[in-house]
Amino acid sequence: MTPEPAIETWDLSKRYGPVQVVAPLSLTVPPGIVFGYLGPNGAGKTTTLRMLSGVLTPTGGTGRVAGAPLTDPDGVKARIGYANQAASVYTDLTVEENLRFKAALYLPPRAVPAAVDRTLDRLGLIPWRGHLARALSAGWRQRLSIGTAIVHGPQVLFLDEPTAGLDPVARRGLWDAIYALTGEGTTVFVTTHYMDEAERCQQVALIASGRILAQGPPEQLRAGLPGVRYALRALNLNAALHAARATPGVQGAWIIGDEVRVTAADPGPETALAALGDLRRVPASLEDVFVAYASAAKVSA
Ligand SMILES: Nc1ncnc2c1ncn2[C@@H]1O[C@H](COP(=O)(O)OP(=O)(O)OP(=O)(O)O)[C@@H](O)[C@H]1O
Repeated sequence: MTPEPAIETWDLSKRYGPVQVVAPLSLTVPPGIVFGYLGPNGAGKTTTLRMLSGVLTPTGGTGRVAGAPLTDPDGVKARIGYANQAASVYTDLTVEENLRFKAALYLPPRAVPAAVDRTLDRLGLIPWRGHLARALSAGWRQRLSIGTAIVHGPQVLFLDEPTAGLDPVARRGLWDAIYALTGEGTTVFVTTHYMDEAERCQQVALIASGRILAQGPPEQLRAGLPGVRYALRALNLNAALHAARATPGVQGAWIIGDEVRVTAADPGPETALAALGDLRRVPASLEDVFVAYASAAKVSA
């Protein structure tokens, strides 16, 4: 039997006056995965998240989150957790006090101590339990913020740009914590505009201008992208870039690091490109997928 989706929407949309911020959106998120919602600034990610969390009323369509219909926002709120990029914790309270305070809002008093202990353990916060939130590094403060979002035991956790502003080590640590949560059955819906982070998700939706461009597991989206891609190394990178762009059959070329990346509809230009330097074929990245879909949809990414 297929498990019930953690999140399902049917033509969910949001409009502010004449501006359609989220176009009719139909989405199915299976339970227990990390689902990445990827798009540039202003694409409508936060707006979608707020509708799915029961804090913003949709203009059209409907949906269910963790079994509760969006027409019952209080039911949705009781079953979900929400943490945004501005780590929402009380800096003058300790780690444990922050969790206890949040747990007490949702749980009967006798259930609070066990919920707090469990959350400290799940997020690796035990060594910090007596520290003031203010004394934590940005990465640990963000973990505490996630802790306050899951202390009442929600089935679905929404994270809005959780790693914004974190250094690479803290980002990696936070992703470990996210995987640990899905390993225990929580569904995590995460927004990001970092392509490398989207690669970490089991499924992604690529969005721009309030529309879904593509949806599926990252490797499936990468494998399904038509055309071929090359990396070209040359002594004079700038000259190679211009020569690649002038080669018939080349769709696009740009510099990444010490290579020129080239896309073409087919291997037709391969011989001409190989004459420009050291050429090898490379797999499509999620960024390639995004750019291809965004150009096809003629939206600005
Ligand atoms: N209350 C509002 N009234 C009018 N327009 C709004 C309102 N809230 C958001 N918008 C507009 O809706 C669009 C989408 O905003 P949203 O915050 O959902 O995007 P986002 O993808 O989360 O962007 P970011 O990555 O910058 O947070 C933006 O153009 C924004 O200006």
